[in-house]
Amino acid sequence: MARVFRVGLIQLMVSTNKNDNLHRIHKFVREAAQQGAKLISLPECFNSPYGTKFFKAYSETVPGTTTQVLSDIAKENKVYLVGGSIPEVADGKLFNTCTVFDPEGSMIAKYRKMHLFDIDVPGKITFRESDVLSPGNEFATFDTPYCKVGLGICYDVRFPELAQAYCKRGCQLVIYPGAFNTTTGPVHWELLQRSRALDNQIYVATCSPARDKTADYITWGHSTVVDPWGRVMSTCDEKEQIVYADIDLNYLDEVRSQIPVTAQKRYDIYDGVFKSSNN
Ligand SMILES: O=C(O)CCC(=O)C(=O)O
Repeated sequence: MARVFRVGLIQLMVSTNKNDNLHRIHKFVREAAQQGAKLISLPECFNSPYGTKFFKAYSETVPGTTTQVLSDIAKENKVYLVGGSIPEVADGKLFNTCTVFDPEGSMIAKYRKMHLFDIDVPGKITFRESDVLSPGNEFATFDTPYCKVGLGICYDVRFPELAQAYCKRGCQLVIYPGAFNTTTGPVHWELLQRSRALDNQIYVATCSPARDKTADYITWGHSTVVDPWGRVMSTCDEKEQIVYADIDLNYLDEVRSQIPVTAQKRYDIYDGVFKSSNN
């Protein structure tokens, strides 16, 4: 089993034109594959603008048109493709959904955002995904020949328990397609990724849309990969580009043997508190 492999994060400039977005990811995935990336991620909401007023109009079923394109692109380029997220319609509800395809083009995972982005920072940003979206209720992981991968979407990175659950299930990498903003992004985006990576001694990768200053929601950008020591391996600014990093599972093992917190956890003590609804 290969112990070192390259990931590529496509920080796409998402437009209001779905076909154009789908066309452009094709070009970027091909470029990333040519640069040796074996696992490639797209951003949250890569085929629609990010905003509650857009989700219904851009929503699709899974499987559907967009997932067929993802499958074809994964197969053509022989890569694992994490399809960022799209607004999914199912049973009369809308979800923020990530699908993953293997190098044969088969869908091997589907994750619906579990923690919806509802915040109110007076004078800065108020956002309520729950006005239109329903939350998912299931973890999603997938296996590759390199490592096991867990999935979260954007706001999910604020919840340590999700990454911890993936770590406990054997994931060595957690990928969060995400679209932070210029209010929370500057202080929280990198700090949260480094925290999740360090807490669990895993690799963490985030993939954002590029910043469109004319959009209703201005994204932070800065797609990033953090290593199990909590160090930023690779990052970027807000412009459209691809971020690469070489994930090394030997290094992950080294960090875990040097500071064995993952083996030292006292679930025998914490579990009672987390199971109880009281503090
Ligand atoms: O948590 C944040 O500050 C941003 C989250 C977000 O943009 C999202 O969940 O889409």
